[in-house]
Amino acid sequence: MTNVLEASDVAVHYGGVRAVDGISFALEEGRISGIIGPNGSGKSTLVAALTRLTHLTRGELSFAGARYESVRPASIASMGVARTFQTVRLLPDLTVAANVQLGHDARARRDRPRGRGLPAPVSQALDRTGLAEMAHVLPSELSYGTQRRVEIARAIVMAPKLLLLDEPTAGMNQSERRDISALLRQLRDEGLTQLLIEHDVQMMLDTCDHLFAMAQGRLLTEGRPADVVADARVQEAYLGKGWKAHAGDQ
Ligand SMILES: Nc1ncnc2c1ncn2[C@@H]1O[C@H](COP(=O)(O)OP(=O)(O)OP(=O)(O)O)[C@@H](O)[C@H]1O
Repeated sequence: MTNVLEASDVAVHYGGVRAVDGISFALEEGRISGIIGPNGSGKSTLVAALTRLTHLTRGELSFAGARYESVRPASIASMGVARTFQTVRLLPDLTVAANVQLGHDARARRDRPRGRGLPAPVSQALDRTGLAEMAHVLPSELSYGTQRRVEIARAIVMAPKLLLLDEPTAGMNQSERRDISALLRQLRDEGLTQLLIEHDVQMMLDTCDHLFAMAQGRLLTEGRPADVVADARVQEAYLGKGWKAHAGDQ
């Protein structure tokens, strides 16, 4: 098995706050890894560290075998890491296809001549995410769940080695969540390695191949999703109520 990303003793301290406090883990190629943990456990800070948006207090990061903890955030995409954000970030005046093309153009060489019609990778990304028939509508005409789908299309058009999804189903109903879960598993089956951050533990059980559980900036345990959520330390971290009390939390 090959590891796409490895983190070793990563810490991010904000003054006296140990948001992430010495985490080591690896993301295996071709699977969906997930991070769960109660509010404030350090998930977002860890993602910011992995994408170089926050300074590491200590630790090492490597991607595809090369160290990258000194790389600028702007270089992350060209390394092969694409991401979606906690809130939808689509350009409202551009069609679905044009929004997805932004991801393509970010990766393509600027001096490449533009042909007519959509570049093949854009059409493929729209097909893979079930958006082909909505290519020419504006985001405002789409449901929230479908807008999220457009963001995923914009990320995968970059042909990333790793797709990082930060709460992709926040604000969605159960049926939209099931759709996104199915899409992520389909992309995994096509070979796309993913790291998923979500509050909805049931969604994580349904979607992930491997889970990491965090609490208070540390990794509590990792392993098969069902084993991780059954772990007494994980149950305890969710204030003793068990994760079901938090299912669907935003
Ligand atoms: N810029 C910052 N300055 C100071 N403290 C911060 C900063 N960012 C995060 N923290 C603190 O670090 C800890 C971890 O926060 P983080 O947002 O990473 O947790 P989280 O698991 O993503 O939480 P949530 O599930 O609510 O999004 C919290 O105590 C938070 O208040």
